[in-house]
Amino acid sequence: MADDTTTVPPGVLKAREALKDVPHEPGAKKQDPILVADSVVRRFGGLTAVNVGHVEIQRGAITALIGPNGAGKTTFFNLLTGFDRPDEGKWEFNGKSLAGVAAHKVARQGMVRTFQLTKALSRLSVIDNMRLGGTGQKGEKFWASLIPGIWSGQEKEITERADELLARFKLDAKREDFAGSLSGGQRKLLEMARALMVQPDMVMLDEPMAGVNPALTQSLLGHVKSLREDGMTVLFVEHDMDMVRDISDWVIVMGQGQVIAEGTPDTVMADPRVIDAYLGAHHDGTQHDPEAVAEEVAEEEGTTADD
Ligand SMILES: Nc1ncnc2c1ncn2[C@@H]1O[C@H](COP(=O)(O)OP(=O)(O)OP(=O)(O)O)[C@@H](O)[C@H]1O
Repeated sequence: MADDTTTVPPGVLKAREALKDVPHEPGAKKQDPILVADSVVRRFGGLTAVNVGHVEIQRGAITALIGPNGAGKTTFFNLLTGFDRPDEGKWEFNGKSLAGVAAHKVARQGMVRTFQLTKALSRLSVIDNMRLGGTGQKGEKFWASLIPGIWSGQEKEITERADELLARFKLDAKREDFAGSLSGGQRKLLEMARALMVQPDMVMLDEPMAGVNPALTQSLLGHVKSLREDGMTVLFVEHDMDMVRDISDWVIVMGQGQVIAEGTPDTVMADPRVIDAYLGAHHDGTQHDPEAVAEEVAEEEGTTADD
């Protein structure tokens, strides 16, 4: 473990310092939150997919949002970034209300998310995907803007930034290739590079490790860590617990639409409420006595709590 402070990068030390006194409990207040959300509810018919009472994201840190399938992570991401609208709730980013603000305007405010390469984007070259990111993330519809003539004086600046980022993410050799021809890992790199086109304060990554070949894993992790070193805040949804442990300063756990636990990776992953949510031992939404749950989990695993 890299606990030798001489080798720990400044961004990591800063994030650790900011989070060291934060209580490990759902909705915990942060020293300097970049994002604060309150009472955010999203229902689909009779199903309440998201019901987040209060959550704060520490500026300059890497925060993982984890939880079992269907916990509401992606829906919460979609709400925060303007890709979906809540039934209730408000949130502030950099002190400004963003509830109900459209996705491209959210990106212009400095909060940007990666979104997976769709069919339409796959048929564009790597460099055009990058340029598209620079126009402020209007999603797929906006690819119409690639029609020649639309690019104005901004084009040169956007292209220069795109080329810089492609070089940084080692995708420059793929500049003219169709994005659809990239490997899973290269696509993830492109998604991240494209998100950086708007020079965001906060980057939201949706399952950055999904479909990534182990050969590219370290490179991808390195890029995520470098965002923190560049002063950005990262919030990511991920099922890969090795990645969560490796790069997160803080972990927020969702279960059945709610934030059920928060803390450093080690404490959160040992939290019986989290184990309970992942094992699906209880789905009635009631509070459980952590010791009783731990005992039950141990029994299910064929061990005893005393082992
Ligand atoms: N557009 C939709 N219409 C109806 N139900 C939806 C819709 N989007 C999500 N849901 C439901 O909302 C709940 C939360 O889904 P969501 O995708 O946000 O979970 P998740 O935590 O991201 O899961 P996963 O880890 O599997 O991606 C699920 O029960 C899902 O079926």
